[in-house]
This record gives sequence, structure tokens and C-alpha cells, in this order.
Amino acid sequence: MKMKKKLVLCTQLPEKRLEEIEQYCDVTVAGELRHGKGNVTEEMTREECDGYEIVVLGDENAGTDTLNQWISSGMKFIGVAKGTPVTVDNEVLKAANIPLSYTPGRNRVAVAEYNIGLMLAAARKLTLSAAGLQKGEHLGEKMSDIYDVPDVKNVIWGPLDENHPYTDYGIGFELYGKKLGVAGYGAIGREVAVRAKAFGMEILAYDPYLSADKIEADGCKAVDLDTMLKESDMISIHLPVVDSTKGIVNKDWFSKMKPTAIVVNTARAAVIDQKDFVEALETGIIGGAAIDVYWKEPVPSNHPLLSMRNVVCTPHMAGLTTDVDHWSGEMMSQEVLAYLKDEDRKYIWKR
Ligand SMILES: NC(=O)c1ccc[n+]([C@@H]2O[C@H](COP(=O)([O-])OP(=O)(O)OC[C@H]3O[C@@H](n4cnc5c(N)ncnc54)[C@H](O)[C@@H]3O)[C@@H](O)[C@H]2O)c1
Ligand SMILES: O=C(O)[C@H](O)[C@H](O)COP(=O)(O)O
Repeated sequence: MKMKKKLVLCTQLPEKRLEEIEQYCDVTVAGELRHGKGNVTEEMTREECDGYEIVVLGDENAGTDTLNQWISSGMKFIGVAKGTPVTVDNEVLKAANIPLSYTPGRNRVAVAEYNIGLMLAAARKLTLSAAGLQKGEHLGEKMSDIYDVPDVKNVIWGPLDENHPYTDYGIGFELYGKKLGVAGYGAIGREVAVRAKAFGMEILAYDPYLSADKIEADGCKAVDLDTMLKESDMISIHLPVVDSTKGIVNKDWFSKMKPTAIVVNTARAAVIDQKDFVEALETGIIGGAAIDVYWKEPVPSNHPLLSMRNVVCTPHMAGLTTDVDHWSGEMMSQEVLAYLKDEDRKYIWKR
């Protein structure tokens, strides 16, 4: 009788997919390594996953020594259920001719929805007014005098006195009719663009690596860098970090933007020049920002951006939802099944 292949799993796969996989191989769920549980060291991972033909990782690290050990004990398939599998040394795998399966864009919807949230928060100063209300700065004496708030019929919005907190907190602008620059029209940039279009925004997409046809098929405008910078009311950044993008968003970009423009970054801080960014926001070269990613994480509590009133900051949360594991589980199951059935695999990490 033919021996079944052996698979070790460090992340969750959907139940139905697992049943299908189990028709081809024996599955071991690495006890300590179940996604999100325990403090897993690389040494633990190395030992628990040793001796398997198929290794499926979640967030666990696997460096040179670990991979060499697994390869010499028969590993032929490795999958990493992450959008960017930098936790695994792909050079070792390339040398051994073992493709690395991963789950690209697994959190693209999560990031895109969050990105829209950041755009709205920045446009409408949501975080300022919410924090103000928590501190008891709601309505204030003057507002209570002017407006009979419990009786909605009598509420007249404005004019607001320049000293009133609402002038600073609450008065924002609508996304409708505004231009959104999308820098990098990949998995996430595209998801942001289609959602922003539903708000009535015009999309100016800058991505020199994509054909204009592809962008325009989504009803967006493919533009050059200068056009995006000059015309956009908001610029949403979705660039990867590669040598040519490090620090690419710098004073040259800011000097070409509208002084009211808002920069949204859920990509990576490394694509923005930190010093130029802080200066542009402090001196009003640009209007504001909403950011989820930092040059050093966790972001130091005294970072100047955290206390700027024209900046919305969140702690690298855009890609996290309770649904993301489902998406990566589906994609990773497809990869495993393709390997087991000797079919072409779809998601191979090239870098
Ligand atoms: N905040 C989070 O939680 C979170 C989660 C997931 C991904 N990310 C980050 O979001 C970013 C985008 O991810 P993605 O999955 O959409 O990547 P992607 O590779 O699908 O898309 C990137 C796009 O940028 C384009 N591009 C590359 N260099 C460019 C340049 N110089 N100018 C203009 N366009 C350029 C590429 O052609 C590609 O279309 C990445 O930096 C990723 O690490 C953040
Ligand atoms: O910023 C990101 O890329 C994600 O939020 C997270 O930090 C990593 O995503 P993953 O590569 O695990 O999909």
C-alpha cells in the first residue's frame, strides 16, 4: 500500500478543505503553533515541523538553519499563510528548487476598508471630535445656549464662533466630488479605488508598471506622477517597499501637492521620508495625513505625528480582521491541493 504523505499545519485551514486534504495525506496540527496561540520560538517550530513533506506555516519564522534541516529531512512543499512571507528565507528555498507558496492580498479587503475609514476620519476630523467628546468638550456652553439640542428641529448648524471646539473638531469636507490619487494600483490600491468611486470620488491612479487599459477598465484615470500630485485632494499610498520606492514620498512630492491635500498611508512607512513628512505637516505644505504604519514599530509615544491635530494615527491595524484567516486558509488550501494533485500552483513568492 502506498504510504500517505505527511503534512504539518501551523495555521488554520477551513474545515471542508481540510477534509479534502486528509484524503491525500496525514495531517498533524502543531499543538503549540496553532495560529494566535502561545509564544512560539523558531526553535519550537523547527522541531515540531521536522520530518514532514508538507509544511504549512502561519506567522512562524523559518531561517536558513531551520529550512536546511527540514529540506534534509524530506520537505518538498512549504506554504506560508501570509501576504508578505518575509518570515521565511526564500534564498535557501530557491537554492533547493522548492517554490514558496503564500497568500497574496489575503488582507486586501481588510486594508481597503480600513483605508476608507482613515480617509473619512481625516476628512471629517472624526478622531478629534470623538476624543473631544470623551473629554466632555461636547457642545459646550455656547452651543447649549444657541441650540436646543434635544429638540432636533431647533438645531441650526453654524455659524460657529472661531473659538468653539467644533470649528477645530467637526468641520470637515465631503469625499463626494473630490479627487483621490492612488499611488500603486495593486491588490490594495485597486480595492480602495473601487470603494472610493462608490463615494463619488474621481480616481487618479499612478502605477507605471500597469497598463492604462487595466486601470481605465475600472473606471479610474491612469495618470503620471505630476498629475496625481497636483490634482488630488487626497493621496492614498499603496506602494511596496523595494529599493526604488524607499523614501520616494518626500519633499518633492509634497511641494507639488495642494496645500490642503491629505496623505493616507496604510502601506509601509519606509516609502515616506519621515523628516520631510513631519515638516510638511507641521508647516502646512500639505493639509493632513492619516497613517497606520511607522518607521519604527511600535511607534514611540513621543513621535511628533501622534500629537498633531491634522494627523490621524492608528497602530498598524489595517490588515487585521477576523475574516483574514478565512481568505488565507482558502488560498493556502488551494496551493496544498494543487501540490497533492500535481497541478500548477497559483501563488508562488518570487522575491
Ligand atoms: N497596514 C497593513 O496592515 C497592511 C496590510 C497589507 C499590506 N500592506 C502594505 O500595503 C502595500 C500594498 O500592498 P499590495 O498587496 O497592494 O501590493 P501589490 O504588490 O499588489 O501592489 C503594489 C503596486 O504598486 C505598484 N508599484 C510598484 N512600484 C511603484 C512605483 N514606484 N510607483 C507607482 N506604483 C508602483 C506595482 O506595480 C503594484 O501594482 C505594501 O506595502 C504592503 O506591505 C499593509
Ligand atoms: O502590514 C501588513 O502587511 C499586515 O498587516 C501584517 O503586518 C502582515 O501581513 P501578512 O504578511 O501576515 O499577510
